[in-house]
Amino acid sequence: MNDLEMYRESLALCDDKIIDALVERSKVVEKIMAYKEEYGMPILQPQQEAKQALRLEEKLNGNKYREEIMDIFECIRMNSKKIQARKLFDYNIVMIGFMGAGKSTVAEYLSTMFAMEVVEMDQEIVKEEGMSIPDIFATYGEEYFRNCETELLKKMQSRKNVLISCGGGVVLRECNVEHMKKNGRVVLLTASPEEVYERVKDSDDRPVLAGRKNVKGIAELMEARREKYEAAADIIVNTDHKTVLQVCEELVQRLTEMDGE
Ligand SMILES: Nc1ncnc2c1ncn2[C@@H]1O[C@H](COP(=O)(O)OP(=O)(O)OP(=O)(O)O)[C@@H](O)[C@H]1O
Ligand SMILES: O=C(O)C1=C[C@@H](O)[C@@H](O)[C@H](O)C1
Ligand SMILES: [Mg+2]
Repeated sequence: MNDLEMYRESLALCDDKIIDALVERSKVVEKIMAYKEEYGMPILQPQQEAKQALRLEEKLNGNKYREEIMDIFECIRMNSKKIQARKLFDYNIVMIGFMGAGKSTVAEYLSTMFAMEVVEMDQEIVKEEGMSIPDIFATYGEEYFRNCETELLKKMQSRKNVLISCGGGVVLRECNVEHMKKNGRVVLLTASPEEVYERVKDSDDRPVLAGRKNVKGIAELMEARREKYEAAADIIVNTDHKTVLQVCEELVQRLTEMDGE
């Protein structure tokens, strides 16, 4: 065997070690999940992720291949999260709730924690139609916008493991709820009118709030929609005075409990 052949042989052995280590690592990820489940521990532990990142930084400090190895570990981390997400949520997580309840914020956070794709219904429709929501309402009317929502939900039935952040009015149509539930668990996020007002008061992106962007107007519309939101929900999570992490932790806990029922 010449030198080149020997090097190639060594490279193949390195690859074998990497594969073995990755398989071992994936098994450990599954063991950690099982442990947390058995002892009722929170699944989301962002401080642990930060600790792992710090350890890696220290370990690779001064390493000639630091950047390349970091890049590979980013990929490993993402894939570990995907293994976790696929095991936990074999369905779409559909977030509903009043404007400002925190659907987008929670979807974004969960997507970071579980490397799950987010579909922002409002944004998706804006992209497809090539105009803003206030413009769609003004040009074609609300009914047209609601049809766009229904079509998008139908499309999402063929997907799973996606976080769907719904527009605030999606549940107004009964058929939309049926579409959501085909392949999804529906999570209702709630917040008090006072809290919603604080969260939305500086934005003009929500045409439905035009002329009633005050606590009273919000409370009235919320009450008018409450029954429909609650009827659609598989679980309800209140977000008042909670951090986004607390909301996400409760949501994950409740969804995983549903599987055990
Ligand atoms: N738990 C929370 N605590 C404090 N502020 C929050 C919380 N959740 C969301 N917010 C803030 O409230 C505002 C509205 O949140 P977000 O856009 O996520 O709501 P939404 O339900 O997606 O609303 P919309 O239906 O209008 O899209 C944002 O500025 C966000 O940072
Ligand atoms: O609550 C509603 O009816 C709406 C909420 C937003 O997310 C947008 O979907 C649109 O402005 C309508
Ligand atoms: Mg949103």
